[in-house]
Amino acid sequence: MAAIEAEAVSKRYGTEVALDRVDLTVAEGETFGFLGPNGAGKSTFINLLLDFAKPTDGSASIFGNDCQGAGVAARDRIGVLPEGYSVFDRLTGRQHVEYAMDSKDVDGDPSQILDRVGILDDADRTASDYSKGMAQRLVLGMALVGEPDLLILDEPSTGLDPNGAAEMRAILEEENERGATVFFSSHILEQVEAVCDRVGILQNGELVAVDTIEGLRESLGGGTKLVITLDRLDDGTAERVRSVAGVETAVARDEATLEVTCTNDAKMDILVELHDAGVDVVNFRTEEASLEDMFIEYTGNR
Ligand SMILES: Nc1ncnc2c1ncn2[C@@H]1O[C@H](COP(=O)(O)OP(=O)(O)OP(=O)(O)O)[C@@H](O)[C@H]1O
Repeated sequence: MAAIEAEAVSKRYGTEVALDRVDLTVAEGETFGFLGPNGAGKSTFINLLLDFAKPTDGSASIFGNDCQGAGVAARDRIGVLPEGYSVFDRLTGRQHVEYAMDSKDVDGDPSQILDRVGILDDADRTASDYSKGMAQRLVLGMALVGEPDLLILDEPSTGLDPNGAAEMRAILEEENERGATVFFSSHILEQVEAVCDRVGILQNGELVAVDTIEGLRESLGGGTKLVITLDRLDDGTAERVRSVAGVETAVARDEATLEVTCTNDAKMDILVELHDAGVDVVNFRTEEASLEDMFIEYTGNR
């Protein structure tokens, strides 16, 4: 059975189309990254899954339970970190985790969770004194209570410093290894690239791509990136490279290095063009297109 199943889900706010007939299946045991530019509809989709909002059309289910009806039946099996979740100022971190344990009817020691998310030393301070990153860690800790079968996390790395983001990534990997399905939205593409089995890219409410990272690369014609070091580089040279058929972008990385994204077939033509321009190629190597390169290509956003 699918962990998440969305069938032609649409959401309109007045004339604003936040989601447009989104079909998506996330299998049990997957780690799925949900990407898209600001305003693409990621939070709207997550809010529909959590029954914080109703779809205008279509339906979504979690472990076979309709999110808008029998959703409650699935709720005990999921851990959530919703967008803009705020902590209770007067409760301590420990009390928050105790509250999550009570509401899920889970026994155990809150310290273990607080330690795992790195706030055990601050467990007995009230959450009003927490920094943004500490509050984010606390909410993640609450989501982890009861070893949920599915984690739904909206921008889990918000407010975290680089160490915090790395710890978050490790937790997502551990949860997945334990058997949980992990579904999260993120703007940190390196993190998504490192942990996700598949990604979905939303653009203006439409799911424009769903695939493995390798699959995305292939559907973008190989998505090759060339890094070319030249004896000299000026605007005219970059312009000539851009005019070669199959070249998507040609950007100067520094005064002698040109970074080019192109189809596989265009590589030779680029070298010929540089030769014709009278420019010497000092070094030439290919890199795989990163998820960031592909995101830009799918969404046209920098
Ligand atoms: N309650 C609401 N009322 C009206 N419009 C809304 C509401 N919630 C979202 N929208 C609109 O729906 C669209 C999608 O917003 P959403 O918050 O889902 O995007 P997002 O992909 O999560 O963006 P971000 O990366 O900035 O968090 C936007 O155009 C937004 O203005």
